Amino acid sequence: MSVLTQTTAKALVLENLHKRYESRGREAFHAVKGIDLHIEPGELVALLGPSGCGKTTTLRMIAGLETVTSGDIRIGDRSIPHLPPGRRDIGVGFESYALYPPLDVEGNLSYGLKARGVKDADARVRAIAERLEMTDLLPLRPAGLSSGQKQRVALARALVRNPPVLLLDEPLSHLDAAQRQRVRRELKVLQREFGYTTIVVTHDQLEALSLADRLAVMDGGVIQQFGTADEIFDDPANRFVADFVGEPKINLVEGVVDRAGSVRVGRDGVLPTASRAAAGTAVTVGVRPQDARIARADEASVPGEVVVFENLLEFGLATVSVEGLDSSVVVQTSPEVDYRRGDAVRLTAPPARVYLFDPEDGARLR
Ligand SMILES: Nc1ncnc2c1ncn2[C@@H]1O[C@H](COP(=O)(O)OP(=O)(O)OP(=O)(O)O)[C@@H](O)[C@H]1O
Repeated sequence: MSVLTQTTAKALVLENLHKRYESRGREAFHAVKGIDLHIEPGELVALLGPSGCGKTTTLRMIAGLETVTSGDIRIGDRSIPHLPPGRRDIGVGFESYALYPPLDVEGNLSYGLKARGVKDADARVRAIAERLEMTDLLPLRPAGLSSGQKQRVALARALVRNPPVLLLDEPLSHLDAAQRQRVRRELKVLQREFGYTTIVVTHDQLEALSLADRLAVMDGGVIQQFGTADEIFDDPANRFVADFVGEPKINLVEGVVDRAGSVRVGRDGVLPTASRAAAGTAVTVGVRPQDARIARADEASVPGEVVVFENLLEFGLATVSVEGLDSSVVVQTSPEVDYRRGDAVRLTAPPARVYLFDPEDGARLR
């Protein structure tokens, strides 16, 4: 029987959480502006967003490494902002969390457990090291480790405590591609097996999609959308989310609502849309390359000319210039078709996949 045991899964709840960094002589900086997040017991949530949006600040407040300006954080039914980091029952895998240089990796991993009187500390360290394929690192000193190795040690240290809540900040960023895939899978297996309620901060969308049950997309200190990958991809809450999530990037072009259910794009184009925005409204039109397709002759469509065609084996990407638009648009095509520069095409998309946004504030016009 393994020494690793299932944790008692607990919900992690953030309620109207704010962080203002105060520094003398300067205006306070409002980095986190009222976050509400309800993470189910055993759920893995990826926190996604551009640099500076407040991801790390949020994680540090949960971990107790940063004070909370206002709002509440609860693990199960226990409010934690007043507790010191060591009493929060949280496993933290942050890069900045230093290892003790005089101890070898094994010592670093077992130190905290032994300090708390955990009896089978050594066996637990070995078991985690095996699962993360890092037993060869156990006798080494931190000074001799590569950044990728340090990262695996940080992950092991977070996991070895068997915490009900796990916080990981870019846990795989220094690993090479092959290791990254392996550790990512093992992390997901361990997380499922042991039921840690987990937040992972990542810049890598593929990593977020592969690991997470739900994604929280953040910008400007605010959660812009919280949902499954499909919900966020298929039904983006606003222009920021539509633009931030998805590869290749969504096409965003200017347009004017023609009549209900139809929007004019470029000089001669028309697209169907499920939006009920009123006729005459100036809008930003969003269509994902995956949703755009070549139109039949009788369909509402946007005429254009192929500028570049990239054959990527599983699909093609046609970059198409459209009369009257400042930027070209990208269409993902099926593998069997081939286009050349100068080919005339007509583009369309399903009405539910032609999103309209307010050109000023980016709000979705449904
Ligand atoms: N101690 C601090 N004092 C003042 N401002 C800070 C402090 N720490 C962070 N900030 C600011 O708060 C904002 C959010 O920072 P945070 O590190 O949380 O962002 P992030 O989303 O994690 O970014 P990254 O992905 O680059 O780490 C940034 O504008 C940052 O400059």
